[in-house]
Amino acid sequence: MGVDVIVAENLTKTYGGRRGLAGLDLVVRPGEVLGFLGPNGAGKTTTIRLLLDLIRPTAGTVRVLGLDPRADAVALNRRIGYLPGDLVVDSRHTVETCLGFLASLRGGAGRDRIGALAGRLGLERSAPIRSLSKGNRQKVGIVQAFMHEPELLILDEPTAGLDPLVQQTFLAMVGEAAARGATVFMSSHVLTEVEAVADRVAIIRDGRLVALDTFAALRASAVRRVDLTFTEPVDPAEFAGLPGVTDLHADGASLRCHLTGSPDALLRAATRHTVTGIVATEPALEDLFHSYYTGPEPIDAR
Ligand SMILES: Nc1ncnc2c1ncn2[C@@H]1O[C@H](COP(=O)(O)OP(=O)(O)OP(=O)(O)O)[C@@H](O)[C@H]1O
Repeated sequence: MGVDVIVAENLTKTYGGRRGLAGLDLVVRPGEVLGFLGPNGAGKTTTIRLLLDLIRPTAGTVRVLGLDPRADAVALNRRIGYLPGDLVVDSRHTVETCLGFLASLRGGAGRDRIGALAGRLGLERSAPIRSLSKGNRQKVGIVQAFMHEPELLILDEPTAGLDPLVQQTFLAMVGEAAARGATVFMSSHVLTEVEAVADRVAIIRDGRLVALDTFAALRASAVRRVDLTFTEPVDPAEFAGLPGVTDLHADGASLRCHLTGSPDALLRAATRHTVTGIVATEPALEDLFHSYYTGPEPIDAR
């Protein structure tokens, strides 16, 4: 394992008196695809801008590829592919001229891949930028982020405005980048697309990290509903106080409860009887994330 690709410690940004980001601690490992989720105004774009030294932190530190984004901006520019939420380019030029210029800012790196990437995304290279739809402008941003095969891709809402077919192409490109060893940090509002490509997901809310884990672990830590049926009536007292078990209801030979974490203790208790049926209802992914978006405030009020 090489050096951690992004290390943010107590990263904080206030805009005047307004909170942008409130003490973010986050480590992104080499070669992982990290999905960065959160509701509007959570601080996703603020985080991304801090990683790139487009804005300066009020407090805390961040290192990217082992370097300081402020002191090492030029070196990092060649090693990072950045897709901003709002790509600003000279709209009088054609797609070709614009991408060629962006390549020249990186010493020409990636110029030879422009044609192939544009073709793959269905982007007309001779079109003037000003004539492009929102989705086609987004493709220009994607091409310039990927063309020099950077070690780190930082993508702010990359699929905004793309039609479903192009979204699939884009997700395949993320997969290929990860396969060649690149690290991908990508913000999104779309759970399913993040789930399709991300190794882990970070969820931020009100400028703070509220969860950071794999989808599987987040699901495992969620509350499931379990319905058990037996050949004969059971005494709910036998199940009360088992690890992770709450909201117990017994009705004759049926037992219903909520379960958090491992089902092991519950299953061991159940198999003291003859079990005739078990149904465990997983929370829908949307519900799971909704609980992170709207649940109680994080305890650590810095
Ligand atoms: N330049 C700015 N001046 C003042 N406040 C700002 C500025 N940029 C962001 N903010 C505030 O900081 C907070 C975080 O904004 P940010 O754009 O980082 O959120 P986000 O998670 O990217 O949201 P979205 O999903 O809507 O893009 C918001 O309350 C926003 O109003």
